[in-house]
Amino acid sequence: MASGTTPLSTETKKGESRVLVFENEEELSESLANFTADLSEKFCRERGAFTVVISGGSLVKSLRKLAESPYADTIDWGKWHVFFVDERVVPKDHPDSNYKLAYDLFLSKVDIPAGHVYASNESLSAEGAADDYEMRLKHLVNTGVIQLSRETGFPRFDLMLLGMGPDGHIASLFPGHPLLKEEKRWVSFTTTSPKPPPERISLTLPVINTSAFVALVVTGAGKSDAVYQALGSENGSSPLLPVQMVKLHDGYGAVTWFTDKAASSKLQSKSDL
Ligand SMILES: O=C1O[C@H](COP(=O)(O)O)[C@@H](O)[C@H](O)[C@H]1O
Repeated sequence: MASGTTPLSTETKKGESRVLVFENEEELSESLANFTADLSEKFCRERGAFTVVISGGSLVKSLRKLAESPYADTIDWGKWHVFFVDERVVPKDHPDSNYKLAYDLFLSKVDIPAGHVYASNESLSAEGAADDYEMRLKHLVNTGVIQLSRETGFPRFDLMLLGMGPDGHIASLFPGHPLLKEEKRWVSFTTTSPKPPPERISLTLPVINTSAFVALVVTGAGKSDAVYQALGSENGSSPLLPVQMVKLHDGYGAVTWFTDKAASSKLQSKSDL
């Protein structure tokens, strides 16, 4: 990783996840920019493209440093391809749209070609939008933009930048929801999301778990219970949260958690990290 803000602690949890704890969201955001810029450099050099999947929600604000110096001027934005891990079935200019949030806070500030930003088709139903997004991903696999994992048969995105809800959900995969059990589709849909709006499309767990790299970006005290359940020492007995189901099949590296002090406040003892 290039030089950047130093986390308060860096621990590898059970050999699987790297957990970085930062003093505050500002320092986290700087380190996330470094991490992303380094992976961008690696993938652009190695394969001439960088496929990045982003979530909506609080994650998007934490991308802001990428649109500032030195990253804004040094990243090879022309080679970026940006996808959405989930989308709400609303028009692209609706306040609930993940695309709108990403466009307003990040995409409009950097030089990614418009044709490399893959938003869902707002004119379709939830089911139609999921089918359409999956078909477009398959086309991009056929043209070599997205890699395919021979091991899993699912697309292998270079980096997923994901948030987590206070209930431990990731993308539009909520605790106890049937979408979590999807094993075949690349993109699935729901009309019963417990968090409004109810109609959404989402990349599925097997796709998330086929990624080369995943960053879980979790900030604020409201997430501290879920962080504790996911990473704390007493997390054995309850049903797994969706975020705990993120386990990379054949990633080059571990899942990296970017947390601030508030989100990790319940991981008090050294053994919890
Ligand atoms: O509904 C959603 O929520 C999650 C978490 O959002 P946050 O604001 O609590 O970080 C988000 O990652 C997802 O993309 C979004 O559709």
